Amino acid sequence: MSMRLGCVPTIVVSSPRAAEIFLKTHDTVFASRPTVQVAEYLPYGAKGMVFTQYGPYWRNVRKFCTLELLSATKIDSFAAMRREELESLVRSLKETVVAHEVVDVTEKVAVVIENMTYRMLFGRSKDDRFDLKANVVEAIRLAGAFNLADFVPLLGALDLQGMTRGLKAISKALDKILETIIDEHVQEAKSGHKKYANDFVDVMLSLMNKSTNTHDQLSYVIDPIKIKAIILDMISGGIDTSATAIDWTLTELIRHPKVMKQLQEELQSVMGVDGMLDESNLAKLEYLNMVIKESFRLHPVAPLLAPHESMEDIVIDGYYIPKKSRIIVNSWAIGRDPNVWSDNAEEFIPERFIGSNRDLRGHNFELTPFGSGRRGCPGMHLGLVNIRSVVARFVHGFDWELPNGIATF
Ligand code: HEM
Repeated sequence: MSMRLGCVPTIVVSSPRAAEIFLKTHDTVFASRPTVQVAEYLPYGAKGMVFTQYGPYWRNVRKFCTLELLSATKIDSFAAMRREELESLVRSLKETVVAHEVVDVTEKVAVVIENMTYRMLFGRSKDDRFDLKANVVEAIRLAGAFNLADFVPLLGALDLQGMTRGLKAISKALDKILETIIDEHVQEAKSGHKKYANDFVDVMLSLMNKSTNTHDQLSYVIDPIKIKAIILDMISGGIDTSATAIDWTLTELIRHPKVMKQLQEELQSVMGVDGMLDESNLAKLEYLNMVIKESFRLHPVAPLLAPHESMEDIVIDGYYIPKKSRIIVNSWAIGRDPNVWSDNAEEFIPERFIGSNRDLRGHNFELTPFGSGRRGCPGMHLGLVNIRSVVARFVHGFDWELPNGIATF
């Protein structure tokens, strides 16, 4: 479907075939991001990845993150930390169960993912001195909100929706927090009394002012602004996405007790009685992986992915698409299309993946919760490890049911 949002030609992609054309066949043409007016006022603007236009700068930052920070080896090296956080949460939940207390599971999941993310980034859990996430969430809210000025640029200077003002204030607050965190890492390293080591800030500081083999050109060496921009990308891209996906998966499981039971059986056979999770077992949990795919199919946490922008004029299937068109991939609609998933597309049936090679890693355009191609999510491995671990541990450790006899499927 094509339409015009203000001055911007916009294509909405709603079928796997079209998604493949835009995200694979012509990925090089559509791999940029639109310049949104607020990006100018976002902390560090387009110095990270998410909002940065396609080009050598973005390519180098992305390559740096993929190789130095988000590689499977690096992520897997934090397995013991994740297990410690998860076990501590399970213990505290067990206490609330014994005491018959009400507990907000959504909040607990959000906190455990937040702590795991901060420990990986900064070497310590949530710091009570400042609320980093609340500021990031507000920045994302402002950046993601519909901004008239993006479609009618003449209105930009008027800041009719107050977005510029809001973002300037948030940027200042975030910069102060990140400066403190980085300074503390520098001071600890200098003093030789480093309490924490090997977190992402350490890795980036150790590579600062050096050209690494992941950089094509010396001009792209890491510097303090890039460190802060990358940290923000990871907090904004990594925390709420994983926590929301866990919430949806647990919700569907609670609504489908037969699926929950079958998953518990698989978990007991692989994880044993104590249920302590060894992440190297995650790949063996085939039914869990089907459950997570099915949950992503119905509830993609980024239902329209992130907007792409075309970098040159192109004709596709006889349609002319001008340079600087906006591309929105409707992953939500594709995931529920009966032509793709049959008449039971609206139902939660993990078994639909038995014997199918449909995966969610961006090779099958029926299921692209992490996007695909050059702009596909660089944090997918981490996101999947987080989701699988928490769901596996929660379903193994507890029997879940809806309250007050609410009907299930
Ligand atoms: C459930 C977990 C996650 C989901 C569903 C998810 C989904 C996505 C999606 C749909 C995109 C946009 C793809 C596109 O434009 O085509 C994206 C981009 C991105 N994600 Fe994730 N993500 C998750 C976890 C993470 C994590 C854990 C991190 C980092 C720690 C992360 C960092 C990023 C970054 C930096 C981008 C921008 C990439 C670029 O523009 O080059 N994400 N993610």
